[in-house]
Amino acid sequence: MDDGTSGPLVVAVDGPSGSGKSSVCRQVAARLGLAYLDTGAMYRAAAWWCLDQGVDLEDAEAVTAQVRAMVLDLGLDPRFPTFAIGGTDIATAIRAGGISAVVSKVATNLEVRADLGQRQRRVIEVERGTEGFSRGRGVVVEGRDITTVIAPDADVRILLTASEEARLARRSRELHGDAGAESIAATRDQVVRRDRDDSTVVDFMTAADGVVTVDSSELDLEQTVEATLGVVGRVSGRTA
Ligand SMILES: Nc1ncnc2c1ncn2[C@@H]1O[C@H](COP(=O)(O)OP(=O)(O)O)[C@@H](O)[C@H]1O
Ligand SMILES: Nc1ccn([C@H]2C[C@H](O)[C@@H](COP(=O)(O)OP(=O)(O)O)O2)c(=O)n1
Repeated sequence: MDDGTSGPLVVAVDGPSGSGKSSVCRQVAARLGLAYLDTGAMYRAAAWWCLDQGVDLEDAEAVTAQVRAMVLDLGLDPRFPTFAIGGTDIATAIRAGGISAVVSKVATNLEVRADLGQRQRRVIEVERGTEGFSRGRGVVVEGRDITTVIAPDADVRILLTASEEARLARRSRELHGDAGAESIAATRDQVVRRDRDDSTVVDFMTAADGVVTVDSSELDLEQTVEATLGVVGRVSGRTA
């Protein structure tokens, strides 16, 4: 356990779609002065890049080769995270519904996971300040397999959960502006089907040993940020 007084902190957060990972982790990173890495955005970038290059997402070998060749630039400021491929800003494009609908095809490709996982570990090493890197700021990393596969040795490991009902309502409001029956039905593929597909390669519904669960079902965004900061403080001693 980190004594919280010095040294770059690594915070790992996993959870299903709509549990609040991105919005909560950005706030937590900003308040603690840490870098922020959204690994889901990396999978989205990989899907976008393959489609942009005309690769058939059903062709696993072609997808793997294309992703290995992807030159992805990440900006880790939690107030203004950036994603670019070959100088093109893709931050907005990777959030499009068309990418959400197909990203699991890329994220369930184990060779792609190995490649992106290596890039994620590299970012964590740099921000942790290990291997001679002196500019370590510490980092909050969020995704599906960060607490278990990518950074099981993180100082703080959190599973951010929420009931399916709460997650569907949030995503529905985000995408359609309301959480009526029709909008919820239209959101189901983005949340329930995608989580089911993604769960075939990683478990992000149950907390592994040593991982602290934060259930945001009954909390608003600010309360969830506070609860998450509370866990970071208790486990690492680091406070905002
Ligand atoms: N605790 C919360 N209460 C209410 N809304 C939330 C909460 N956490 C996140 N949201 C909202 O729900 C939506 C999905 O959150 P997001 O951070 O994208 O989740 P994830 O990254 O886990 O998919 C966003 O519009 C976000 O503002
Ligand atoms: N570490 C990770 C992060 C995301 N993924 C997958 C799971 C999702 O379908 C996609 C996109 O993730 P993202 O976090 O952007 O998903 P949300 O739309 O926020 O629910 O990538 C993964 O398999 N492993």
